[in-house]
Amino acid sequence: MPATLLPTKRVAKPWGRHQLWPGFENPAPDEEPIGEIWFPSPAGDDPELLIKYLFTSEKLSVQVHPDDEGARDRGYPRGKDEAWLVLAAEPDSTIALGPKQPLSAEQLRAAALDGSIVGLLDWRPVKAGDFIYSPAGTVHAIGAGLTVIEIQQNLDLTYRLYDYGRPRELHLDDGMAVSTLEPFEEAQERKFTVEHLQSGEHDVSADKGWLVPVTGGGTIDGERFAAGQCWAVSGTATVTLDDRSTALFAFPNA
Ligand SMILES: O=P(O)(O)OC[C@H]1O[C@@H](O)[C@@H](O)[C@@H](O)[C@@H]1O
Repeated sequence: MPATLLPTKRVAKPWGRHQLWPGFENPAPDEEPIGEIWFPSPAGDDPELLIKYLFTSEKLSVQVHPDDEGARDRGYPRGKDEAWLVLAAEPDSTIALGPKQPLSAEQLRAAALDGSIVGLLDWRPVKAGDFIYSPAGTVHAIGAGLTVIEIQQNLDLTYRLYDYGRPRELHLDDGMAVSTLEPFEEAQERKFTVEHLQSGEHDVSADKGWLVPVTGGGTIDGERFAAGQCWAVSGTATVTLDDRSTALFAFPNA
């Protein structure tokens, strides 16, 4: 089957922006800020992965996602590991991954309730080009001033532990039940692979894969693509990237 250009879905978020990124139309000044642009698959299709852009002007919630087992126990098809490619970052931008020190469940609960959880997390400086894989269970928070491409298992379920007083629902009990209380460690096993493609010709192959042009453009099986798009690929395709162009190719691991 040929590669298919996916549509976009724009999601307003309190931490979003009015100045997005080349290739994406900015919301009008009187419209809500856009925080996420999704590349959903056609209705009725429930593929393993979902690709999004995130545009932040404030910190996102301190949050956690369940793993496959935890999600299935709650009636969802899969858990949510996620990964971020940082496209742009302010000089002081950070992403928090896990606590700096091991926490007890009671410490996590108390810290989420009074907000001191923010100071207990391991906030890491990030810059353009960084790639971070955050497995389910990681208590995490994306910071302000970031533009990232997110590759995630296709589950729309976030348990918010703390939200800086914003008037959004929190999910402390559910979040506590799936949180890793130890400091972050690189995942031993990843739910998906993300290949980083440079200019030139590449054969990509996956039962179901996602081509995400990052900079510049090129062709997939002869069809023109450009940064800011996302293409679904079934089977094998030939990707030719123009000079100084880059792309990601993401697919679920068996
Ligand atoms: O709950 P908020 O703060 O809106 O954040 C929700 C967002 O968090 C990010 O870390 C990602 O997991 C996104 O896929 C998710 O939509």
